[in-house]
Amino acid sequence: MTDRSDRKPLCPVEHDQCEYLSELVELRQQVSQLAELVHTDTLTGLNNFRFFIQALEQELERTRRTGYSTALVMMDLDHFKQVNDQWGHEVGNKALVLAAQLIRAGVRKMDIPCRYGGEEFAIILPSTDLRQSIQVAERIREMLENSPLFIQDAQEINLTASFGIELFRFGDSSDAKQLVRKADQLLYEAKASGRNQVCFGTQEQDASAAAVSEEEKDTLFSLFGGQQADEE
Ligand SMILES: Nc1nc2c(ncn2[C@@H]2O[C@H](COP(=O)(O)OP(=O)(O)OP(=O)(O)O)[C@@H](O)[C@H]2O)c(=O)[nH]1
Repeated sequence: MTDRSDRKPLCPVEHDQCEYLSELVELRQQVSQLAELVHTDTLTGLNNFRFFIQALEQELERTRRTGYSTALVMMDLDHFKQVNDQWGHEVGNKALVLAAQLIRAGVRKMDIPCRYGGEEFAIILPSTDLRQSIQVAERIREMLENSPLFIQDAQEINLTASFGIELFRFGDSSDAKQLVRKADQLLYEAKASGRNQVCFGTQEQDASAAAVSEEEKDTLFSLFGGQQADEE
């Protein structure tokens, strides 16, 4: 038989301290589970509105710091009241879960899909330009259009959604609230134009914005034009 007398105990603290430590670890796990619950929408498993607001503020701050634009996609299921009215609230809930699954499947890991409330979703796309964000919204729109919800007796419900996209760029003076408002306005434009479509706001830096005014040219000439002449 081996002599175990010189072996170190498994836990390098007194027995009661060891118990205390494992309780502490358990408590920490519970706290982090609770924190996750606080930020999760119970029906869809997406991030909830509370998380959305915090995440959007953070991403706008990142844009201000790094210069990489943040895109905000607002998405709203079309004629959702009809789904509830015709098939009942439970089926309506299943439609929301399906929409959430498709959103999750259609975005990158770094993107932040959220349930904004009711049948409206918000997707934050960090470090994303307008072209890329339109691609993402179009992808989700098509996936939803082509993924009917199957219910009892082999019946299916076709779902569609409308989208509004607004971009937050480096140097923008607007804030999170204004960004949401703009994206929401575009979403309602998409609704008004027939639904099942994507409307977007800020164009890629257009020629007029990038152009240098005559006044600016004069200033630049007086600053650098003379210098160039001297150097030549
Ligand atoms: N099943 C279910 N329905 C919800 C939930 N939250 C909101 N709704 C329903 O979503 C419906 C939204 O209806 P409306 O705001 O009239 O919009 P809509 O019918 O989608 O019409 P448009 O947005 O104009 O295309 C209402 O019937 C709400 O009761 C939910 O958590 N579960």
